[in-house]
Amino acid sequence: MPSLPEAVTVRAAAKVNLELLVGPRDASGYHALATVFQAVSLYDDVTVRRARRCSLTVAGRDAEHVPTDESNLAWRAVIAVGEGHPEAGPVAISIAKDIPVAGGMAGGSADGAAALVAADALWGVGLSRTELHRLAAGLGADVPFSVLGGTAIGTGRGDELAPAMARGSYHWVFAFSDEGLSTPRVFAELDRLRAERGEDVSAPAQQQPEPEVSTAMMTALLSGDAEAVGQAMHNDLQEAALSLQPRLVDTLAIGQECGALGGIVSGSGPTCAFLAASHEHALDLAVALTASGVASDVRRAQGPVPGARLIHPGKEQ
Ligand SMILES: C[C@](O)(CO)[C@H](O)COP(=O)(O)OP(=O)(O)OC[C@H]1O[C@@H](n2ccc(N)nc2=O)[C@H](O)[C@@H]1O
Ligand SMILES: Nc1ncnc2c1ncn2[C@@H]1O[C@H](COP(=O)(O)OP(=O)(O)OP(=O)(O)O)[C@@H](O)[C@H]1O
Repeated sequence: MPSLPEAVTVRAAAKVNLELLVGPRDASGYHALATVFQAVSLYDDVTVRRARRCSLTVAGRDAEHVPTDESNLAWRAVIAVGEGHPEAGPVAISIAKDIPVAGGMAGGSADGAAALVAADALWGVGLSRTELHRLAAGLGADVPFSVLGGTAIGTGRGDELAPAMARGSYHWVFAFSDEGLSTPRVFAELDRLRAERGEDVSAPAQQQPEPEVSTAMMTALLSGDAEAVGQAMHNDLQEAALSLQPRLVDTLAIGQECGALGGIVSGSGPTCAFLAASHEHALDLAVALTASGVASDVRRAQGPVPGARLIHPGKEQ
């Protein structure tokens, strides 16, 4: 039997929701979703190393805002994989972050997904896909997609996944905000806005139709038509994110003025995601967004990219 490694590094990508439809809230406080996820080329790297005692360190973008205790999703992931496996011992976890924290791009979920895959490889647990999915869904609604990557449809809490029939590669520009948004707070704000309009936000699910991804988005992805994808982009959480951070309206307006094929708040925000027509168009959009001063940082990325994957399986000396 080949010997197991001393350390493993796994890379996991950020996501954008091309379409995000939010249905009613159930008794557990979660909302029924229909979403199209796409993994994009902004990455966190998680290294899990055998150690005498457990520890966690974080470096990179927004590192100071990331918890370094057992509440970190990477720590929780390692514990989840180790349960019931005597070969699991203490590990030192180090996270190199490039995905913004509380940015609506599943940064914490990426770290959780990466740590699941890393711990599995470190200890040679040999998790099945079903088992990996179960552990991922137990960590958070976005974690299963962070494991899978690519372009996928999410239903249920967003954790029931089916790969989407999608062609083409997409050029993205992301405008970050210096102030994060808490995901539960954004869902709660959407409920508040809906209740204010007289909509029933927590009716029993069977009395309200489940949200469904639009035919327009599925057809656009199938044909790889970026312009049609841009037109079909939609996020039900956007009004709530704009209500909590009104200055995002300016960010979205700049993208629109610069001819973005589509511009929406990414997930629960506050990051704004713009779809560009080409590499050159993405450069122009990024320059315009940077010059306008509306964003704390602007980054370009490509999608789709793979989910959590081993980048350093080698044995350490
Ligand atoms: C907004 C999205 O990023 C879109 O992909 C996700 O729905 C959020 O996924 P996540 O951050 O992994 O979510 P979790 O950590 O599981 O849940 C955080 C909180 O978000 C809210 N939440 C999340 C998912 C969902 N389907 N309904 C919800 O209402 C709940 O208040 C929950 O307590
Ligand atoms: N590894 C982690 N990286 C970042 N935040 C983490 C991590 N583990 C736990 N957290 C906590 O989770 C909160 C949300 O962080 P995260 O970056 O995942 O938000 P998000 O990208 O908006 O999430 P999503 O898009 O999945 O809704 C943070 O404020 C932090 O307290």
